[in-house]
Amino acid sequence: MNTPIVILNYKTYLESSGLNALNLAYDLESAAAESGITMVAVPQAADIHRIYDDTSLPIYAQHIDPISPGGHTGGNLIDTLVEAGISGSLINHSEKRMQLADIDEIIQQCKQHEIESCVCTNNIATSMAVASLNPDAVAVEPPELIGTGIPVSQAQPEVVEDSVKGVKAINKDVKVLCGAGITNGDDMKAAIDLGADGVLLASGIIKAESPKDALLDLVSKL
Ligand SMILES: O=C(CO)COP(=O)(O)O
Repeated sequence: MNTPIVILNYKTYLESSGLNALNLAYDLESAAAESGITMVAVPQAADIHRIYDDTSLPIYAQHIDPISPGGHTGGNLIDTLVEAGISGSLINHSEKRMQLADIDEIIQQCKQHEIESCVCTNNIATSMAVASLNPDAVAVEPPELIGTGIPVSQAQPEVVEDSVKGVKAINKDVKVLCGAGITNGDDMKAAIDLGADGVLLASGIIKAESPKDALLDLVSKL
């Protein structure tokens, strides 16, 4: 098995926005260096460039719009995000749902730009459906557990285990991550023990008194 991966979705918390986004990136960078675990920052679009300039972290966008260059005021164009420094993107997060055809379009755009695609799903069936679109990764996150601190890997282990089985049966090269409520080392260990390739998380780290200590705890039981 490959080394597990940690993807930190900054969402729009004030603790992970603007200058705080950069400070959180420094925490991610030092926790990654100390632990040897790959950690990915997923800031808001406006904060991508500052993190790219000041760290060597892999950076994902939170969302890419299914648009081409031209007249799309307010859009998140992939070309601009790549130039700002992303090496991948979340797609179809529960808080930013997309239509199936648009998910497919963005996966294709990511392939054309040679960046990674991580499609978020809400259950086993959607994880399997998305696997057939050949993204780099699927991240299953039951929406009812997001932001609750109740870890999917302990509260709904079957969702993680069966998503892994279902996705790998369709395409063994697609990584399977899980998220929602993941906070500490026990939660992450449970996810990896269930076959997940890593975790996608937010509030447990962003709202921690010391995000760096929380990150080190997260990977302490691997
Ligand atoms: O939505 C999530 C990550 O994308 C999960 O959020 P929490 O870690 O805050 O539950």
